[in-house]
Amino acid sequence: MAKLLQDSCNQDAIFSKFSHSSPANGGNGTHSYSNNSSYQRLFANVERDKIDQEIAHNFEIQKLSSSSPSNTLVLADMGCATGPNTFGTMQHIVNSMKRTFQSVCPTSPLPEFQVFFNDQTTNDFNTLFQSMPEDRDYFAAGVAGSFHRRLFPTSSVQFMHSSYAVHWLSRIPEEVLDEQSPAWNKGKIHYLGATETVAAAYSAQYAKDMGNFLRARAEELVEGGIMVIITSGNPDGVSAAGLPSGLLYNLLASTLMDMSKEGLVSEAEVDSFNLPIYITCPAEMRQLVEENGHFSIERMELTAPTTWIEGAVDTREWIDHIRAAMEGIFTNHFGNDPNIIDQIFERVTHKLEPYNEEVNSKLHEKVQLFVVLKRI
Ligand SMILES: C[S@@+](CC[C@H](N)C(=O)[O-])C[C@H]1O[C@@H](n2cnc3c(N)ncnc32)[C@H](O)[C@@H]1O
Repeated sequence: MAKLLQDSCNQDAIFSKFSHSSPANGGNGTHSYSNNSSYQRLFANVERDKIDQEIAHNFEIQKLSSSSPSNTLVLADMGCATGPNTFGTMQHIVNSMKRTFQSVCPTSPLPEFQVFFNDQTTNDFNTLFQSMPEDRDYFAAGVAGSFHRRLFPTSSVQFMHSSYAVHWLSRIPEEVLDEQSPAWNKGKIHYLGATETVAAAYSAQYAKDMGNFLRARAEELVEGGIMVIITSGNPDGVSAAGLPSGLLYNLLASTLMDMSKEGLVSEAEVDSFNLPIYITCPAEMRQLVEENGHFSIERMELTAPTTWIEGAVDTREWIDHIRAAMEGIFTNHFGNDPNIIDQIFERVTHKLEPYNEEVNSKLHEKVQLFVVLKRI
């Protein structure tokens, strides 16, 4: 036990030194995640029927609930932010489990449900708890800490969910920030559109992070437990540079360079700024899961998350969503002078406007990876 606690403290020290620790914007204000996250909600909702199918046909609900002494099923949402998306998703999963349970064992009492909401310690958990639906039919608790490490006791969770969270890297790869390294990413803020060396450094960091994530979840999930991951994805062997996110990151880089020429931010600050975001592909995810060895891959597919969009995406609304999810990365690096931060997002909105048609022509690309893993 002492060793476990010591390891956990060492991990805390390591994570606090390097973690990007920039949660989605808290509160309920203009730039809050709670008011600017309908895209992520609608993206994830595209997968709801598939989640229902997995619960109905793949989740051994009777066995899993009866093996718990209190007839309780434990669920967790990893990287939940402040809501409301997490509430809709977790209630949907609970409802789906109840339906399945009633059809499998109609005469048995329903299990109780406990839902853990996880995010980084700096997440606005006050807003999360204050906005929690009163009519929920599960017990709720928050779990603060990085999902790249252990967060739950051994074999204590039956169902894990994570949407639009595991694409966040725990840190920017060291070599990308090192002026002496061939992977130094001067003039860019991401691997998309950068050199292959930079892309390789990001990919290696993602492998470390997903390795840690899968190792921790493998210990926490019971045998037969299911984990659903929804994340940004890209077809095997195709670069995401030509997709709207690639365009956005390039225009953000050119915005920052404009601002450094005008003396609003320093060139050194721009050179050392990179986005800790990684877009995986099915082959890479498969390899990482196989290396872990504790999960069977029940489903892994790319889907088009924007089938619900009728007409065109509005550039300002898109950037408002990006800002609500990413602003912390910018304030951590450039400081929280609202003038500078407002200018970054205002300028990039203007830079993107001429590309509106191009962005909209790519809306129905398959850029969402849906993964269902089962603990074996
Ligand atoms: C874009 S939000 C997605 C929130 C929600 N899942 C949804 O679909 O609307 C990404 C969330 O992942 C969280 N996150 C990123 N890295 C994390 C980590 N290492 N541990 C826990 N949460 C993390 C962020 O703090 C942020 O709140």
